[in-house]
Amino acid sequence: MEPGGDAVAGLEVSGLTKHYGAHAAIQDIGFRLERGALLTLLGPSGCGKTTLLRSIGGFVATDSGTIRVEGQEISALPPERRPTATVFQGYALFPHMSVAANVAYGLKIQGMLKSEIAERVRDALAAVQLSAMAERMPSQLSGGQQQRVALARCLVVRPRILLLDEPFSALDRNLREEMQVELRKLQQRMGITTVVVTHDQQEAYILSDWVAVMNAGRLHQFDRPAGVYDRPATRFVAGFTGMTNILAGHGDGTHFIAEGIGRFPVAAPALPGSALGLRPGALRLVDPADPAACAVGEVAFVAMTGAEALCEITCPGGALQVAMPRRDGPPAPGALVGVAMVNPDEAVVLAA
Ligand SMILES: Nc1ncnc2c1ncn2[C@@H]1O[C@H](COP(=O)(O)OP(=O)(O)OP(=O)(O)O)[C@@H](O)[C@H]1O
Repeated sequence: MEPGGDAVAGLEVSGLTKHYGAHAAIQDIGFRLERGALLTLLGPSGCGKTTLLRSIGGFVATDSGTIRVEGQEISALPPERRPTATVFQGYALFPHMSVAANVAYGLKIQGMLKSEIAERVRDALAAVQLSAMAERMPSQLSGGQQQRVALARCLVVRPRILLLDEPFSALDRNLREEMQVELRKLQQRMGITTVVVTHDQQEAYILSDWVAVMNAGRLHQFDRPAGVYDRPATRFVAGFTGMTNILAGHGDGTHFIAEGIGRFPVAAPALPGSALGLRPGALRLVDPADPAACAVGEVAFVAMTGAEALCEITCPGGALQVAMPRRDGPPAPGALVGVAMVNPDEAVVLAA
């Protein structure tokens, strides 16, 4: 369901602002997330992701704004009275307690009955597929298993909102990919509204129903993963998601004119100060005399990036990056080449 379509949102944030001294860590953040959806907060280091997550969990006192969980305002509640559970970065387990005792800990301090604790711990360990390891100590577990214990510790309190701060940053790449898929399946099975902090766009795409891209304390785009990638809303989002060609210029209705670079067949309004965003894969090399050539330049260098070659083409007014399959035979540095568009629909006109 689209946000706004659900009568009561799983999580609704409005006008959330937090300053540290004169510095705004987050500024006027607002979004609405349907129940059971997974949102990632994506952005570079220092953009405010952790501050936003901690504000939702109640660990940061915000200056202004409201947070609602399933219609209930929780902004004034302390963390332990919020219907949220947080897996912090690092997720330190108690080393001297068994897996089961680690998971039970939060319920014990709430004073819950022993029999109920045992049942909940069983359920939580089953959910993360660690039932067989209940009596092990944390040191006897792999990194991925420890991460799952940290998750079980949160699930056991049956939160309405699960908050995860860079949950896989301590894991190596293969294990991280495995855990991303596992978390996604678990979260969908349990239907818990979830917010995950990451600086890794690949991780955001794999995990998310929705992505919130942030920079310098501001929310730049709240969208589906494909929306963020295909239609970046700002120059920042375009650059952050790998749109390395951001060409300054203006439209004339049928073309975008990038000064000193070329004319691209993109229907762009005649607005001054706009920019054209093009991924390297949206461009291809052609003969300089080819009528499809939008720009002509000299090959500055060619880098191998796996199955593809990335070519940098120097034009009088700037450079263009073009990706091509290596099997197509990349050009030699110094060659004069034309640059054409693969598909004009893949170009994005970005406002000033
Ligand atoms: N307790 C604090 N006191 C002062 N400034 C802070 C504090 N916590 C965060 N900040 C500042 O607020 C801004 C946002 O920080 P935050 O930790 O939310 O960013 P982040 O996007 O999570 O970064 P990272 O990915 O590096 O964890 C940063 O400029 C940071 O230096």
